[in-house]
Amino acid sequence: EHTLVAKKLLTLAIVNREGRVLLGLKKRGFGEGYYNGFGGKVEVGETVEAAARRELQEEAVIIAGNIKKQGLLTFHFDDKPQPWEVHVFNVLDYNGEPCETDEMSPQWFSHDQIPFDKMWKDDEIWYPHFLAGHLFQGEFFFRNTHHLDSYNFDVVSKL
Ligand SMILES: Cc1cc(-c2ccco2)c2oc(N)nc2c1
Repeated sequence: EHTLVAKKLLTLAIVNREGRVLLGLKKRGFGEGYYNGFGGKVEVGETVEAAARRELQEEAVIIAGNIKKQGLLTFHFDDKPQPWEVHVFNVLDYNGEPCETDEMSPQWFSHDQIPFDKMWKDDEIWYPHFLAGHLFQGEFFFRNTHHLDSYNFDVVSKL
């Protein structure tokens, strides 16, 4: 019997413009102290894209314009029964100025100075493909929050 376990849906929005990415330093909660794109949970009745736009506005106070869905990342944890399914968006343009919120402290990084040592361990695997505009899928197995045990990763032709 193939029981279907619903995955926890999350979004991740990374602004990628003129050779730089906008990342946020997480100030509290899950992933505190890590730089990451902006994102969070998809609410009931909300599309993934709407959630990505909402989270970007909540966490960085900017309004996404054109966004491109580029990645699908599934995270498994040995101490959580439910896998996380993270939809990764490239924010091609936006309105407003990024500013600090309770959650996040935004900062621009040039593509060759991305602070991978202060980011989730999966990022160094897929960021080069994200920056190159590739579509990708990945499955990552975390032993605990800070240790990546194993992964599968592919560039794909469509998501
Ligand atoms: C386990 C995990 C979760 C997330 C996440 C939380 C909210 C949005 O994404 C990650 O993001 C990145 N880059 N690696 C991640 C690993």
